[in-house]
Amino acid sequence: MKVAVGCDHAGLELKKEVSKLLQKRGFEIDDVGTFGNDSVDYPDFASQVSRKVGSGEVRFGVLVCGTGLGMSIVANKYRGVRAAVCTSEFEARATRAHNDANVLCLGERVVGIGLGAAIAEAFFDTEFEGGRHQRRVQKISDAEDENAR
Ligand SMILES: O=C(CO)[C@H](O)[C@H](O)[C@H](O)COP(=O)(O)O
Repeated sequence: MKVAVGCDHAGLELKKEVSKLLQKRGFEIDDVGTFGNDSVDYPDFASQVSRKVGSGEVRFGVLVCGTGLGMSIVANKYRGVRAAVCTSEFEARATRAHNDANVLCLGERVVGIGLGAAIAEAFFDTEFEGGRHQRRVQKISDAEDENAR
């Protein structure tokens, strides 16, 4: 299964750590950058990852910046993307189980490397529960359709 990952300069180290753990879990990583410490603009990377998730080219995305917030704002503009900023393992499990989130947004300046990696493990350990949550996720898709009109 393929996962697209992206970051800005503030999320580089955590993106590398998450990429390593995802590779260990057998995921194929499609890294859209950034690859260095020069200051860059997070929307450029959030857009690339979100297009891949929205089109079905990859199953999941991971976006890392200083807070995860700017990345999530951009990602949620894309059809089919359900991006969630997580600062705890509980949130990561909940957003997979209940929201069927397909893009994990992390803030390296908020959670650091150790907790950030643990949050990613929790996200990728958790399956969508379906049931009543399926109806609610469908309503998210309906809202996208309504806004496209
Ligand atoms: O987009 C963000 C906020 O939602 C990220 O935290 C960025 O990484 C941050 O804004 C970058 O800030 P910098 O002062 O340019 O390093």
